[in-house]
Amino acid sequence: MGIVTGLRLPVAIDVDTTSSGYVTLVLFMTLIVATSILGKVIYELHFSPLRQIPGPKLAALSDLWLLHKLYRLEKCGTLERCFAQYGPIVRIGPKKIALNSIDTIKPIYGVGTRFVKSTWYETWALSGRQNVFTIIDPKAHANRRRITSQLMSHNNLIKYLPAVNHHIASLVKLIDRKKKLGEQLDFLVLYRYLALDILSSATFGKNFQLLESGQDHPFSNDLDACVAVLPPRGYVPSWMWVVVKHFPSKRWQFLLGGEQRIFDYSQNVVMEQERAPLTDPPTIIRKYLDHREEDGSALPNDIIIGETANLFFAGTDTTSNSLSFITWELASKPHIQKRLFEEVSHLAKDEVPPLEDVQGLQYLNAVLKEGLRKYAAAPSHLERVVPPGGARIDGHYLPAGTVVGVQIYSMHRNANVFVRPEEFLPERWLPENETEDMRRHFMPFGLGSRVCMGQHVAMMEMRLALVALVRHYQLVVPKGFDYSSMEMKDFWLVFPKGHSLKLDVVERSE
Ligand code: HEM
Repeated sequence: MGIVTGLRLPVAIDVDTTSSGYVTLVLFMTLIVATSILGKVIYELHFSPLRQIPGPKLAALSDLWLLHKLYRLEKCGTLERCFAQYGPIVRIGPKKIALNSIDTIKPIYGVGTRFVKSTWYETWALSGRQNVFTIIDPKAHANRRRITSQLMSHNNLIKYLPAVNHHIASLVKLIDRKKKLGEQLDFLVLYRYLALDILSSATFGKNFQLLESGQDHPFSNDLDACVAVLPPRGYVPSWMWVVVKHFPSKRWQFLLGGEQRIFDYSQNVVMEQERAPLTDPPTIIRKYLDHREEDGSALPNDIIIGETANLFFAGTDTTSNSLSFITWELASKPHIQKRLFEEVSHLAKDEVPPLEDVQGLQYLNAVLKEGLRKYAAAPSHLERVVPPGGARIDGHYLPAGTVVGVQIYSMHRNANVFVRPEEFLPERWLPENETEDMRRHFMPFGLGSRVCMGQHVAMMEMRLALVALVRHYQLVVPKGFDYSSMEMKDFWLVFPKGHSLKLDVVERSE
């Protein structure tokens, strides 16, 4: 067997390129890979500081376990089953822990906590421009949050109420039009139009007119593209993403391009707004443009673009999917719909009622809360990182850098707090039934210093839309409806398995 000097490596090593030489090389490489895998298995299961924490063995070995559940659109349900099997603290990755214990909320999410968001959030930053949702550093976040919170305050929001009312009236007109034409009503689509028309008018000063035209806008397709790409990008190991992102499929490459198209569109609007006359109320972009930091400097345009795009990411499907699931519950449970109608029947039918008149409606609020409990739009384990020095959580020591998260989905399904948690029972939220424990476990908008900034917008939109809908129509589940299509799936946000909600409506007579 001759030794052939083949490939010349920087260090002078003679490589045997005969077939038996290749076999030896392959065996050698296999041995190295097998030894590393074995080493990893032994380390994660027997030596890792997290080895005592129960959970699926595969999860302890690789983040691919969690990724697989995400791709099967059943991460929340899987973690819920893990809690039932292993208890309130479960290891869901080599360095990841999911929690289902109310006592862990305050130390992890409470105001002033040292647990910061995980780097997963950064992947939501539009083309790398970090925004109030994605910024990790607490000081930088507090500064950015201050700017956006002025825009999202109740006093500022009511200035946009006439526009919201206009869009809700357009929703009713579109339903009437479609009904006359005998077209199917897909409430998932209709509510998405509503959310986008409201956001586009308030943010860009450009009504996308989806409800007027009954048609999609390229921006909404690009939002879909981002929602398909960004959450997994945060879970896939970076080396794998480099490969995945070059996958040669036209559809995939189109989805990847959504981020840049949203950036370009928003950039044009920012440039237009710089020159446009001031409106009353000013657009949200204009408010960002006019903002001055303490040192007198303006926000760079790309930061403004990132912030406004984030409002669309955070405020579109969250609100429209929540409304869809609630509408589904009303349609499929006529006794709940009837009780809600009785509460709102005194309100004028042909005009959207003043906000004050709907805010205090007890049954409406109970329906909304129950919808947000059962179908919390972002019900995931909200990832935070254990600070330097480590932390003791639920009796376990967790080293610095461990990623921990309380799963909202499971908090909302605690059977000791919410009796028959899988049932939609608005009555549980009526003042005579609601308990302090329920309030503590109810967290559809997140918690603490990172709590949702759009909750007042979302509540305003959902209240007014539901009142208008129930006031005008009786919602009916069509014959032959596939009930399984409404099974809840999750991919960071929740949505119905069938990706649609096609209902009939019967116009109310007076
Ligand atoms: C039913 C509707 C909504 C639900 C259930 C919801 C839920 C949430 C949740 C759970 C978080 C916290 C995420 C975390 O801590 O990891 C969050 C954050 C946020 N949401 Fe919402 N959201 C809704 C609507 C909206 C709307 C309409 C907007 C704006 C137009 C909005 C803007 C934001 C922003 C800016 C943050 C980041 C806050 C921060 O990190 O400081 N959301 N939302």
